[in-house]
Amino acid sequence: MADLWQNAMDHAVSAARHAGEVVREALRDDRKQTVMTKSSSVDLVTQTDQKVEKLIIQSVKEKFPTHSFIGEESVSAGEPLLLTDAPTWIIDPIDGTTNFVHTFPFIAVSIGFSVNKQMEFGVVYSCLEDKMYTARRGRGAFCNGEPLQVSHQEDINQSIIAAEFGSTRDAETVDKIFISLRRVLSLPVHGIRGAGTAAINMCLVASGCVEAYYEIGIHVWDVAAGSLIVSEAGGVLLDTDGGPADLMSRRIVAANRRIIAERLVKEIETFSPIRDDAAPANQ
Ligand SMILES: O=P([O-])([O-])O[C@@H]1[C@H](O)[C@H](O)[C@@H](O)[C@H](O)[C@H]1O
Ligand SMILES: [Mg+2]
Ligand SMILES: [Mg+2]
Repeated sequence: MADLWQNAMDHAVSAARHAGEVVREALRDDRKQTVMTKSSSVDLVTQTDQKVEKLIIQSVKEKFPTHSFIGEESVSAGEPLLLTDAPTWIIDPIDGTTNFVHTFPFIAVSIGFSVNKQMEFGVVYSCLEDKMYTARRGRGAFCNGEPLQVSHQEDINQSIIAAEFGSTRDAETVDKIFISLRRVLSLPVHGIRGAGTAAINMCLVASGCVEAYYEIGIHVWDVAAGSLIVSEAGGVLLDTDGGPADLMSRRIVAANRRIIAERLVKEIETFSPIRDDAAPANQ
């Protein structure tokens, strides 16, 4: 059964590539995107997010009718966010919707696939860079077919860290985000960066361009595919509280080395958003 999930992975790659074409086409279109909001006035969604997710799910259903789905926009429309042991496609149709709305050029389609709650493969397509990141459990991580390897750096003072601000704007959360950023920056590190998409940030860790990425407030669809790409490139995943990574906890540290991940955790002012597996529908 060595190639049990290879057909599904091949399908994910072609679905992500097709989704990327739809995204690029939408960006070329002169008509303005209608921008709607979800959990806050800065949590954006467009018709393209919804269209791409429908396209991916429809195409998967035709080939794999018994499989389950967790899709960002389906959950937003009231579908349950339930990760079971069933083969499950975890889809973020556009990771970096704010970038998409503003034509900031980092936009990803992210498709993870889990069985028995374990990631079997992850596909992240960075549409505007035309970079197809893939990983299959136990078989390494790749970008456009070239093997990926995390950075060998073990000194956080010689590192670049990726971080994001997320889409929560209450004063308490913003303060915590800034406390962490100030501590990390003053370690000091060489720099702090953020692509505006969790999936691409994780691929940057896998590629060795940044030593680590952390964020609190992401959802399972933001990090499912990227988490496997990082670990298959030799990286390490933790929760921001220092415990084992948990894709439902909405907290992630992805790093090249455990020593970097653990050092970073010491500087992060962690907090606990409502877990993905405890959230009501329509979040
Ligand atoms: O909404 P979306 O564009 O799919 O995903 C968002 C991006 O990954 C962003 O970088 C991260 O900061 C947010 O937490 C995510 O929600
Ligand atoms: Mg996302
Ligand atoms: Mg999205």
